[in-house]
Amino acid sequence: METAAEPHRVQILAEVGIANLPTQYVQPPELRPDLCRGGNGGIPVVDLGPSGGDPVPEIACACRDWGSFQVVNHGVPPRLLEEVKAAGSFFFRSPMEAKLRFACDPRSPASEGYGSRMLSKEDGVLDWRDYFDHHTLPESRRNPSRWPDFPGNYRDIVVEYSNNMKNLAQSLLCMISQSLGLPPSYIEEAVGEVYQNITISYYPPCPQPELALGLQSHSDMGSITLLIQDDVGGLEVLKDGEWIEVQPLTDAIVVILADQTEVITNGKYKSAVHRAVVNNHRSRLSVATFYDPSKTRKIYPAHELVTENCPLKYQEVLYGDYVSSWYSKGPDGKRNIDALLIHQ
Ligand SMILES: O=C(O)CCC(=O)C(=O)O
Ligand SMILES: [Fe+2]
Repeated sequence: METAAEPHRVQILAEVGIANLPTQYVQPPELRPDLCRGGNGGIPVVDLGPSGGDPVPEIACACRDWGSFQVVNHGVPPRLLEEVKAAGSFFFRSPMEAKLRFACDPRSPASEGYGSRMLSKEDGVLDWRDYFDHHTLPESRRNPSRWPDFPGNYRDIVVEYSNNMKNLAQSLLCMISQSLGLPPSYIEEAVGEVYQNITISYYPPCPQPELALGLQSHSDMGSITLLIQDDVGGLEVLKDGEWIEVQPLTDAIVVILADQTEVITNGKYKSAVHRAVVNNHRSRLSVATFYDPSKTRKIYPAHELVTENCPLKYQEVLYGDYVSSWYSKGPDGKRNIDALLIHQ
């Protein structure tokens, strides 16, 4: 019998070749994915390179209408994107005893290491996912000896990737601030010292993918998330009540606005509700880099964006309180940010 202290690794269930999905992974009918839906449109793609024109107006539309977009020609070496995905695949394909040396503490939420369930509560449907969470910034939290050492360059790759993702997130936050008529450093300063985590998610083939989710519907808690995925596909973003697949695009990075950016922009920009679906024939890997405030930071809407036509929409929140409530309630397909809404 599974307990929170000793979760099953989804990968083991997949590898023993079970024919039926265990009941803890079966989603209620209204939350099950529609795997027959064809690709339709997809989130905007913004070219950040010199020949792409001014990206700021495109970023403004994407943030307002989707809360998510992909960037290409972003300056992060494609070699590094491949290396981080290859290091993650190498880890997950390694023997279980080797992986378990880096197991996270399943009793404490958001603990670093190899895990399989994100929430500490016992009830609730489980995600068809294993993951490895790295604490990467500020440097005082970064302890590479807690990360895998196989392949041999794993730790160096994660450090290089962390630094590149920090720079890209900051330049995106500058453009997002500018797109609202705010000073370029506005959102970065509102967030304060960056807390960065990098989560590599591994979604093994699932015996009944039509009944399960790799990761249930949620919006990210912090400020901005940068995600890369392999060519399997499975990330979906909710737009106007419809789930839209984020098509895997070679060398692109997916940008997902998170809840604190919605608060800071007084709701002008929305955090994107997203989820991951799974399939029955190929494992999938993604790498999400979260750019979050410190737990002691107070987050509130920019005064410049509160006007007579656009009254104050969200209460001030201490980021640590927001995180605690997220972990106690869970994503539940419902947006935790709604608890901060000021009812007019
Ligand atoms: O694997 C994915 O595509 C989604 C990952 C994600 O949303 C997360 O880790 O918060
Ligand atoms: Fe997410």
